[in-house]
Amino acid sequence: MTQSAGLRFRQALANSKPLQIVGTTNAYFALMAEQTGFQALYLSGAGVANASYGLPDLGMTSMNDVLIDAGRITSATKLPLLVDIDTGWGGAFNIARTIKEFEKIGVAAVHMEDQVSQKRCGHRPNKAVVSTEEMVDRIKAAVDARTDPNFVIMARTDAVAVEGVEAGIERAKAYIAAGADMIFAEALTELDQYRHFKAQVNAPILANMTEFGQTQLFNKEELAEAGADMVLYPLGTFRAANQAALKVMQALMNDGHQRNVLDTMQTRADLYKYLGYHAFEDKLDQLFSQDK
Ligand SMILES: C[C@](O)(C(=O)O)[C@H](CC(=O)O)C(=O)O
Ligand SMILES: [Mg+2]
Repeated sequence: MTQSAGLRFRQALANSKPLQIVGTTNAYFALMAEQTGFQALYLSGAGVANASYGLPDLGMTSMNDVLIDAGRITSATKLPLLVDIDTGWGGAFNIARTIKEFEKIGVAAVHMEDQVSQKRCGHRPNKAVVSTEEMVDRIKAAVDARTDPNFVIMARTDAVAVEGVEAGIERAKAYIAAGADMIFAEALTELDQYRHFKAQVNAPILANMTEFGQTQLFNKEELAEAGADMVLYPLGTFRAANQAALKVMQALMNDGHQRNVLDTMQTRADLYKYLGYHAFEDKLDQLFSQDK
């Protein structure tokens, strides 16, 4: 029997200190990540909102919007995928449906946060969190809904920015006691804060190295030393691709040609390499030649 996606995520975590999880806003990025050596992938909620819908990360996308993008990635690669499910999209029954749907399409792990349903990006001001009890109920609903015990339910706490690090740690403990497998400690500002989480919360801890946010961009050794088990790079590849795309657009507009920006583009040969294009082409030739 093949291993479930959740089990593959847990194995990747066991094999790496820390596990580097790279954001892939589309299936092609997933192929590049796999061939670059990553062992786990991420689908960012902000990425789905921004890239697929041209919307800000303010809780405007629905479960189905995220499912579509997640399914494209799980179809393209066997690497375990962690998906951002925001607040789970509703009450207990909605959360149960969310878990079932994501597990069904081969997602390995999800993270669900303790913000109010009118959520914001974790690195923006004026976030609000629900009570610990309400988040515990969300987690219980999620854990109860999974069919594969290895499917990973990660609880994200946004409370550190709102209530302070000690409150965040107390919440994390309650979330683990309620059945969450791992903790996403959002928007910490100092390396020592990861150390405090790790010392007091008996579960794997994820550090979010999103660019231009509240958290300094520590390297993986510093984070591992401070007790982070997973390091997330949610949007770095998306931001880089956006910048390159904008440069090409501006060159086309200003110069009337793209000759000056060819070096910012992936070549046709490289594009095909990551797609395995030639193997598909050979297969086609083979199929046709058999008929002759
Ligand atoms: C991780 C995150 O939830 C995401 O959707 O990618 C965002 C990232 C970001 O906006 O930089 C978050 O940290 O809230
Ligand atoms: Mg998000």
